[in-house]
Amino acid sequence: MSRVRLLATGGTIAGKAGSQVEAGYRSGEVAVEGLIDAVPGLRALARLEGEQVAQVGSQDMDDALWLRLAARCGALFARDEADGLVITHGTDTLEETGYFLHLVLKSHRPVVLTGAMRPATSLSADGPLNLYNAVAVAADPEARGRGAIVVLNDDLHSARDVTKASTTDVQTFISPDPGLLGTARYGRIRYFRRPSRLHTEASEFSVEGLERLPRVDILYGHANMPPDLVHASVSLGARGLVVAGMGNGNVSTGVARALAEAVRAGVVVVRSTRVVSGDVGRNIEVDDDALGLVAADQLNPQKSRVLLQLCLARGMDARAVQDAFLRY
Ligand SMILES: NC(=O)CC[C@H](N)C(=O)O
Repeated sequence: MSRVRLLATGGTIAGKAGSQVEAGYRSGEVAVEGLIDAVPGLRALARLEGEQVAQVGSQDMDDALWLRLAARCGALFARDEADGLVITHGTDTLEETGYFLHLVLKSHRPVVLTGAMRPATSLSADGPLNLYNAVAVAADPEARGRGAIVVLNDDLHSARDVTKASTTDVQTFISPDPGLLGTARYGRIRYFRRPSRLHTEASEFSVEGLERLPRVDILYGHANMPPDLVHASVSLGARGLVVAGMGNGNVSTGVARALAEAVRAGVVVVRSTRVVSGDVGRNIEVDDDALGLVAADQLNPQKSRVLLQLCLARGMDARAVQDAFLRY
C-alpha cells in the first residue's frame, strides 16, 4: 500500500458553521485527525498519516508559509517518508500554492491539493469525497510525473491550468484552455493527458535556501486606470509587476508609458489579462519589443505572479522571463 502524508493547512474543508444550513462559517477549525475521521474508507486507500502544517483561510497564505510548505514536502520525499502527498487547502488561493509547488518540488511523486466549498459541518459537505479522491490520486503510481494535481468535485486539474471560477458553487474549479487532467469517481481515477509544460523534476526553479521571495505586485486593469499606481508599486519596492490587463493584456496609453518607465528602472513587467481564458500574445496591440514588456502567454495574473517571483529569485532579466513564460 502507498504511504500518503496528509498536510492540512485550513480552509473551508476544515470549516465550521453554527448549523448545517448556515452560509456564514469560520475556515480552518477542524484539525487534521477530524478531517481523516470524517471519511469512511480513507484508511483502506493508503497508509495514511496526518500533519497540521497551518490552520488558516487561504486568503492568509503568504510567501513564508509557501516556503515552509515546500520545505516540508521536499523533506518528506527526500527522506522517503511518503509515496504521495495530499495538501488540504482553502480554495481562494489553492491555484497559486499548487502552481508554486508544481514549479519548485523536485519529485515525480504525486502532490495533490484539495479543498471544499462547503464547511465540514454543512449538509452535503463536499470535503469528505474530495479528500477520498485526493488520497486515491496521491496513492496511485499512475499519478507520478504529472506535477501538482488539484482534485475537487470529481475532477483532476493540473495546478498550472486550474483557476477558481465561482465564489460559492461546488463546481468552482475549471481549466479553461487545456481542459481537465482526468476524473475521479469514488476513488477510481482516469487520466486524459500529461502536462505539456515543464514542472517539478524538469523545472529549473528551486526555493532551497531562500528565506523570502521578491516582491511582485498585481495591478488590475480597467477603464480609466490611473498610471500612478505603477509608480506607487515601484516606489514601494516591487521588483516585478503583473498587469491584469484588459482583453489581450491591454493597458491604456498612460499606463503603458508608466510601465515602460518601470522597466527602465529595472522592474520586470508581465502583461496578463483579467479575462478568464485565452492567451496573451507578444506585440499584438502593445509593442512589447519597444517597451521591454513580457507577455504572460497562458498564465492568469495570480499564476504569473508566482512564476515571476521565482524568475526574479533566479536573477532573470525580461528576455529570460519571457522565455520562461513560454516554457512553464
Ligand atoms: N472554499 C474555501 O475554501 C474558501 C475559504 C477560505 N476563504 C479559504 O480560501 O481558505
